Amino acid sequence: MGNSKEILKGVGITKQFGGLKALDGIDFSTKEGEIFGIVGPNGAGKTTLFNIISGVLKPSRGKIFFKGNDITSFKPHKLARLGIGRTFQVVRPFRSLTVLENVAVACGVEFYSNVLVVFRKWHNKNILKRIDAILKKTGLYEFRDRPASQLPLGFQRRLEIARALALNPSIILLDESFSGLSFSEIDELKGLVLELNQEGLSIIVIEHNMPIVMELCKRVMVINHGKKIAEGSPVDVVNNKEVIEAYLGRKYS
Ligand SMILES: Nc1ncnc2c1ncn2[C@@H]1O[C@H](COP(=O)(O)OP(=O)(O)OP(=O)(O)O)[C@@H](O)[C@H]1O
Repeated sequence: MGNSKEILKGVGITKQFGGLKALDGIDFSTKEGEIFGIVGPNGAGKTTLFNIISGVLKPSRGKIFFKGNDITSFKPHKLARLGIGRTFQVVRPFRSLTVLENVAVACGVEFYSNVLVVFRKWHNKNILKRIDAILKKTGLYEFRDRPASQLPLGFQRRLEIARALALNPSIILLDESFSGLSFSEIDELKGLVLELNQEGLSIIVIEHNMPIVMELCKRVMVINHGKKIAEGSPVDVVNNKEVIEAYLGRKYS
């Protein structure tokens, strides 16, 4: 983790939705092997930034670089294959498929051209081996034959991460993975995130819960109304006057 090579960089990222500037000239850089935090109040533009990084949205201006290459406006499936995985704020597994089938679909995208082919061929040994490893890693192995819809929220969040891990990413984007979880679910998920990071995975987290950010991240960027207002260690940003005013409120002042 002493490695300071840049893995993902955004330059001047701007996103206009009609008259609303959801992002306004955001610069950021994530180092290989770090857990980088993005915080900010509701509507600050955090998810919009994830959507731009993962190709769901095109920026109105600005560029995204992954491992030094310009990937701006690449399609989501291409970015997933390149090594950028993500989760969504609202969990969205295939609800009637089992846990194992959900991960199989995500794994299969690398091997086969489309989802229909995946369904016919996912019994391929290589895929099954990889799925087993991912399910064990994420603590989902014993639930592998359950429909995804029957999992408690904490495990649905794990399933989102399992799906993001399917294509062997070098970075994953976690969009509020901890929200709505119980204390014990939070602790377990933190353990998983730290373990994945210790194995070399770079991670960007969007997170509202500052104690979690402080435990996971060494560096944090704060955005408000689409603009970066602070960047630094979690301790530095929670003591930053502009951040206190914009986001954290009296609790941290
Ligand atoms: N597709 C869209 N069309 C129009 N406006 C949008 C769209 N997506 C997001 N916005 C607006 O852009 C702004 C930023 O939204 P975004 O979801 O990125 O914020 P956020 O920081 O992730 O908020 P939260 O913490 O509530 O999830 C908000 O004002 C939102 O209403």
